[in-house]
Amino acid sequence: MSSIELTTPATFIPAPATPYQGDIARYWNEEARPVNLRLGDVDGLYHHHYGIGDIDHDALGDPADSAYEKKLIAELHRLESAQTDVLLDNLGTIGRDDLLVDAGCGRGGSMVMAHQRFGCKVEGVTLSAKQADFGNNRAAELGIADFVRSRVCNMLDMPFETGQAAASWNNESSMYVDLHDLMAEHSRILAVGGRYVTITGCWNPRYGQPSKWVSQINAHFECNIHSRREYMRAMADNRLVPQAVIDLTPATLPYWELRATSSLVTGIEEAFINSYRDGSFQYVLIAADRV
Ligand SMILES: C[S@@+](CC[C@H](N)C(=O)[O-])C[C@H]1O[C@@H](n2cnc3c(N)ncnc32)[C@H](O)[C@@H]1O
Ligand SMILES: CC(C)=CCC/C(C)=C/COP(=O)(O)OP(=O)(O)O
Ligand SMILES: [Mg+2]
Repeated sequence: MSSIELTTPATFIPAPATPYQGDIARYWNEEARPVNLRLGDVDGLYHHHYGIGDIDHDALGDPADSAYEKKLIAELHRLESAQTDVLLDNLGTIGRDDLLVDAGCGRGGSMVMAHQRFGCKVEGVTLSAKQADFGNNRAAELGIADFVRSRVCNMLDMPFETGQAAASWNNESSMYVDLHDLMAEHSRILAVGGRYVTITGCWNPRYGQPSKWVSQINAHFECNIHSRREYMRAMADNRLVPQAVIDLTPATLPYWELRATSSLVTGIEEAFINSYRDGSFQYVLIAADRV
């Protein structure tokens, strides 16, 4: 099997496409929240997304126990990796010779899991040089640098040929870009018959407009959460036909309720919990066929 061709050196850092992207690059270059690093330290998979699934209360044990906090961190991390597993479950059949693309790849945890499951190459793009270096260092430590590579690059202008990718995804990264531009770029890089998957938080058109909690999340992360309707429209306009739309809101609430009790809270927990509960915000997976 051939290794990734280094046509663009991983160290090349392009100028940000817009001042906003410069701000986002800076945000992620400076990010070092314990809620992300301590969870990643559990097994070396570093995520910047949230968790899904039921809490394993037996594994957590007694809150009065001195080992409880460590168990809580491991449990939150297990739920975040379970989220990636569900995303990967929706990629369809992937072979060892296929190329997968992680758009907005963070520190690369999902990319490592994808390679471990499918044995194929996984290319990621992030605006943050620190994240790309982190992901590439982890891949080197794991001996999979020939298969898993992160680059500093705008996901609206990715360094892949037309039709090159068997599947691509955004895991909690689509709220930083215009959705029509994003879906057009995924549609370009995907082979006909390929699969696009996003897991995202979106505001619910049935609520009316973005709630104050959604506005609080936007301000906290400097992002721009889209509505569920916008996702459908942007996909439909770009030859991406939804194959599955899964409302993960009930599955992510236990993660947030558990996280709110931990010492690693960041202050955004209340906004997620309240907006999921009042129906103004939804956590969804959308898998679409490139037709
Ligand atoms: C919340 S993190 C998600 C990281 C990763 N997908 C995960 O699940 O761990 C958002 C990511 O989107 C990336 N991002 C935001 N806008 C981007 C853009 N225009 N091009 C490439 N990456 C972008 C950020 O650099 C960051 O890595
Ligand atoms: C679902 C939505 C709206 C997500 C917004 C994007 C985002 C910042 C995700 C989590 O990143 P993180 O893991 O760095 O955040 P935290 O530090 O809160 O765990
Ligand atoms: Mg996190």
